[in-house]
Amino acid sequence: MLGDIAAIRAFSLLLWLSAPWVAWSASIVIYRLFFHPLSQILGPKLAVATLLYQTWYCFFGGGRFYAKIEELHRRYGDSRFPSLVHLSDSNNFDKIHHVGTPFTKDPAFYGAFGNPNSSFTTASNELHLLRRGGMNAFFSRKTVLQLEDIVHEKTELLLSRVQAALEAGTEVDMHHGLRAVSVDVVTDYAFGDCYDLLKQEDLGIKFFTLMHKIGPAAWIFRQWYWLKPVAMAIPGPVVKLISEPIGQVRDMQEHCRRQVLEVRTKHENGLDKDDARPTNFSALVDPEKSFSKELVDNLEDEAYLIITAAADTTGNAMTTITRYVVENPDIYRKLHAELCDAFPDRDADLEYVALERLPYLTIVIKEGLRLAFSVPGRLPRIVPKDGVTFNGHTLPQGTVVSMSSWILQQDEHYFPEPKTFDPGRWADPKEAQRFERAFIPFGKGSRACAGMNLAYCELYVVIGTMFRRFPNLAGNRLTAEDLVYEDYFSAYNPLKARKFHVMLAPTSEKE
Ligand code: HEM
Repeated sequence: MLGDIAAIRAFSLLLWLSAPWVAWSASIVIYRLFFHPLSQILGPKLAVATLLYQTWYCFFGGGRFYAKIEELHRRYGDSRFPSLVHLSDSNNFDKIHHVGTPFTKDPAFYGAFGNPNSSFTTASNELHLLRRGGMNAFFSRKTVLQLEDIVHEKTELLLSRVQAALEAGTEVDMHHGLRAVSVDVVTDYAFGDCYDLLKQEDLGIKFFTLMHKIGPAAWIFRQWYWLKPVAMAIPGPVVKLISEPIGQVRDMQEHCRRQVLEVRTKHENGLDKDDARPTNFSALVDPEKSFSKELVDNLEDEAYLIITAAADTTGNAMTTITRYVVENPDIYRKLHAELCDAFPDRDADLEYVALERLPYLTIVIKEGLRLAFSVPGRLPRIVPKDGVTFNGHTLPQGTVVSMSSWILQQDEHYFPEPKTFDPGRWADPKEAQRFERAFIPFGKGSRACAGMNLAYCELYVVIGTMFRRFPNLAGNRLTAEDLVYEDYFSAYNPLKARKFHVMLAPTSEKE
């Protein structure tokens, strides 16, 4: 009896103590539903009332918020979650994403990544300009062309495994193999210290699995932002016991720190003078090149970002293109024929500049990038001073406004039957120009992808060389569930999904 009374008292006390919090939360919900300056923009009541709606689909729902938004656009048009707005009209993208834009990156979204001082995560456009300047120089088309041999070397490593598999009647895991090309290229290109995933028996599966597993953490840090500094403050050995992926992030950050330090020490002691090939980072630490302090002092963050930004994006695009080509015999035949005409020698190194001139290869790559959705989700920006109006909806200063490649690149106004892989839709130059408004695989404007030139070089060299060399590849059978995306900024197929493999087509002669 006495125990019951104590329990009732404790419960009443808890109610009294939580009453202010409940009242505060209820008033916020009422404000968001009825009095918020964005109440003209509709959305499901729960989505408008709490950010947990977004967190549910992003984290617990397996990274599928990007697809939920598509559903909401069909019902509501522009949609709201509670002070974030997702725009449905593709024509608005260029108004936000252009050179010199006053829209800044959303610090709550980008701050959840683990590298606060990189150009990618910088919110302010002014600071970003100082950081990005040096990066532009090292990912320029000119530098990419100078370092193209790295791309050829890694392409050969993968394609020699394909050749061996065709001869042995086995298969190659291209999902991981093409991602390994991308990581090996960028680590060699940037630091001269290649991760050599292509030389591993399993093509780096462990590396990519951990990269995938770290993805969901960012969605948690966006909802409960105070958790990130707590997680980052836990000592390295302890964090590894709690979470292997967060442990891997720490290891990678530490590795990047060591790499940058090594490059600096080598440069200060004049030991990089005789290097056969200068790397990006050896140039960035050169004081004579006078890159901004804001960039040079934070190269560790930049290094980490470059590896993560390059890994699954380019790898996913190359995998998607390869899969669509082998699944479509007419497209495969036409592509192979164009490549044979242009390059009679099957085993030659196919130069990027020559590949770029091939019209059919070019539209295959365009259409593949459209359907790859390597960064499928929203790219949130903050509305600048004085607010802005989109299609009659006025968004006040400070509103977070987003759009995504998942929505734009399936906009039927530009791409009828959007789920069909149809390179021919790009054949008419006038139409192709019109499509550019809704074609945003690399973003646009001052915050567009810094690695775009390198990514295009990889896409042309890998896809061109592979389909010149092999007229007889087939893919394994994958289901829609294997191919669905989880959005952890880059797109990931579910961990349990079967991954894309290639093998000799059943009716072919051995190469
Ligand atoms: C097909 C391959 C790729 C795709 C689709 C892609 C896509 C993107 C997109 C959409 C953004 C803009 C993100 C935003 O607005 O928040 C971006 C930014 C960035 N990407 Fe890529 N990317 C690819 C390959 C690469 C590669 C190979 C590298 C590095 C070598 C790279 C480095 C970066 C960097 C540094 C940024 C930040 C730019 C900034 O904010 O100044 N990306 N990428």
